[in-house]
Amino acid sequence: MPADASPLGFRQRPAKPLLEVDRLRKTFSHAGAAAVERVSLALGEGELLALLGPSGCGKTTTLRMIGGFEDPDEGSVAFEGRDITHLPPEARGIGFVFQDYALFPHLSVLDNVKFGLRKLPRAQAQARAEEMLRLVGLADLGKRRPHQLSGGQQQRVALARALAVAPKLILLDEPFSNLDAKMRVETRQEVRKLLKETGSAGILVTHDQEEALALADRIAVMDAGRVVQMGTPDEIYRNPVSEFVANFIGRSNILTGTANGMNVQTAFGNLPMSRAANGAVTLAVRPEQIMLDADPNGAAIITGREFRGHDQIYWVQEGDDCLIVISGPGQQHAIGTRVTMRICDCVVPLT
Ligand SMILES: Nc1ncnc2c1ncn2[C@@H]1O[C@H](COP(=O)(O)OP(=O)(O)OP(=O)(O)O)[C@@H](O)[C@H]1O
Repeated sequence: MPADASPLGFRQRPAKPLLEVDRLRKTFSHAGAAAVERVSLALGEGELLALLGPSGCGKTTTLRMIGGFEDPDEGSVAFEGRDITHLPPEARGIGFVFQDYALFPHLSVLDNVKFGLRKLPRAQAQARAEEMLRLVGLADLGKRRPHQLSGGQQQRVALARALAVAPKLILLDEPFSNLDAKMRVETRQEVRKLLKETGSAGILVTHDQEEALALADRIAVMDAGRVVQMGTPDEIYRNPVSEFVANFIGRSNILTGTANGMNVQTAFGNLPMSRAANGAVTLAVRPEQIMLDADPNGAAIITGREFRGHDQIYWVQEGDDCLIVISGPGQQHAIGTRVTMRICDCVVPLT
């Protein structure tokens, strides 16, 4: 871990932030608790950040305050070094793609993309809109109306329209929520490629951990109005700080133990930890960190199994602990088989 990084990742700051959000707070008058509570984050040029968390945790409200669609009670938003906290959306120079795409139904696809380019000379606007449609793979569909396109195509039109004005930052509020599972996977890779090609930074709101892991350079995990951890997908997956994060991103087994520096004594032996701790600790162990060896004298027994093709999930009981284990397709154990469990790699102490 770099010297300036905290385990929560809050001090990870791009060298020259494009966007700086400082302790934003928002309470809706008739609601009790704050919807957003002191959220701070920084975003570098061209960086993709995902705001990830369960329904109602404050992701959209945070995004709307950055975009200027909601006025914060406290805190500030700076973009390219300029305080934009109370500027209207159109004065911020930030692009926005809404959940429902918000395309104009009476305009053609091409005219939808041209909409933000009204200040350019007509020929230039036409050329730019055609270029954007080519970039999103819809060059042949410019004459159609939005209702004559699939959900994924409409999504790409919305993106082309937002990117046409070359914003340095684009805000995406659950942009894939109307797409089916296959289309989601394809479209999110296209969107990532497109943003990287145009050099636009992006903030994506999602409650889908797989989407955040696949798309973002960094993830801010939110719970009850607060950012509870920030880091790269890899850091967050490998080093969750709390039981909430460990279970929200992937699956985890939660064990207890007695820590002594970088090691911890558990019911499964003495194990290395990813960071130092002392005394009673709660630990996260990923299902793929556990190896199963068939052993007639083993202390554990397979109680459940789910075949998934590329791997399989086992539920394994040992004493009072029921652990979830993910093994490769080669390892086959029938329900009722006695096994020995081995935990590989470091376990993670939680707060
Ligand atoms: N205009 C509003 N008036 C009153 N309460 C609101 C308003 N907008 C949001 N809230 C409340 O603020 C909290 C955060 O809402 P927000 O939409 O930001 O959450 P979210 O994480 O984006 O959820 P989802 O994933 O379901 O869209 C929720 O409790 C919500 O009910």
